[in-house]
Amino acid sequence: MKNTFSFELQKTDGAARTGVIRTPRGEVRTPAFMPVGTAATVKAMMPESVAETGADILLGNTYHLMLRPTAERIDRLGGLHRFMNWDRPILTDSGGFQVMSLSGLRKLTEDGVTFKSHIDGSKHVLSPETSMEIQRLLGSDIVMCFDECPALPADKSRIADSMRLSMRWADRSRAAFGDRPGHALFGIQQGGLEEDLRAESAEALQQIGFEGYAVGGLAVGEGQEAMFGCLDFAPGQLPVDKPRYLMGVGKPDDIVGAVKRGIDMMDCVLPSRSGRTGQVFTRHGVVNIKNARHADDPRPLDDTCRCPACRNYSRAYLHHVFRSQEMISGMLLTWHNLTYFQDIMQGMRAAIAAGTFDAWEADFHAGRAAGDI
Ligand SMILES: CNc1nc2cc(C(=O)NN)ccc2[nH]1
Repeated sequence: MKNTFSFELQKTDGAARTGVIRTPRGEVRTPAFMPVGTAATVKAMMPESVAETGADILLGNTYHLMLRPTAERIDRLGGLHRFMNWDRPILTDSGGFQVMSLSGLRKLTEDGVTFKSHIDGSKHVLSPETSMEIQRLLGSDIVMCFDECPALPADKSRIADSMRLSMRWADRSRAAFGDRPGHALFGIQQGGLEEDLRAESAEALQQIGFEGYAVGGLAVGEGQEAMFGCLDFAPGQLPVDKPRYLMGVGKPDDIVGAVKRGIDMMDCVLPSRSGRTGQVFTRHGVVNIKNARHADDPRPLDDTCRCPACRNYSRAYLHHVFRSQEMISGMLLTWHNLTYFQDIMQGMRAAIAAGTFDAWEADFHAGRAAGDI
């Protein structure tokens, strides 16, 4: 096993790209979707089941794990991969986004963020230096810079100030990360929806130099049209030969539109969280399994889907166990949604490799009835 991290761009079709990220813990086929494993578990899923959906990599949340069970305890127990029994690559976020949305009594300064745990009120500090140390203790393969993600809407000067703070933090993250063969540090582009600020951020990050680059600060309420407008220029401002990771996205059509515009990696809680709330994604659109009209329906969710929910159960059964709040409901619907998301990624990888992305995209949109089906 070579102790190196590399990205090979294999084919492009318009702005869409397909390739492979090679890490000591295995390869990540791109475009890639990362299931979210917040508290060292993809909720309602065994790791073996997550692997069976086709996921090559998953995401861990620094904010949650530093509070409980703590990064030091996970390190003592052999690191996050051993702890959660996932031996493929893991990307951890820096905690910067979640500390601003989940913690209490926060104080943000040039140094970083002091905050109180939402679990027990204990005091903590997140900074470029502490975030790098926490992610090192977790043992993640891809580490994210510690940055600030401003809530939109915000005026341009606020967005500019926030982006420039994040660039100073990117520099400190790089310095604190140190020399770690086989591991990667990704920079995060900020700058809101402003093309000039995004360009300044991309330039600053490239001056520092990273193994991959994220487009941050989106999917924060701007809406799909504004997000796509930003993605029409932001990925192209980043190095062509490094992975481009769009954070926190998204619905199936968001994912397709992002890949179309040059994004290689994404993560989102949607497929797993929705699975627990009865929202099921299919190639014909969204099914709300709670709806009474499924109570006697003997058909599978999708008779072309390879997942256990579609192979072995009827909509009537899935309706019943959801209504009865049985644990198998969250398991089966999460398993289905993650499988569907991975099948979208596989479809796009194959289409880009064959130069038929536009036709694949047209077919993807044609199949989706409006609303419930
Ligand atoms: C669900 N939307 C969403 N937007 C995100 C942005 C960031 C970011 O800019 N981090 N530096 C992280 C996670 C996100 N999740």
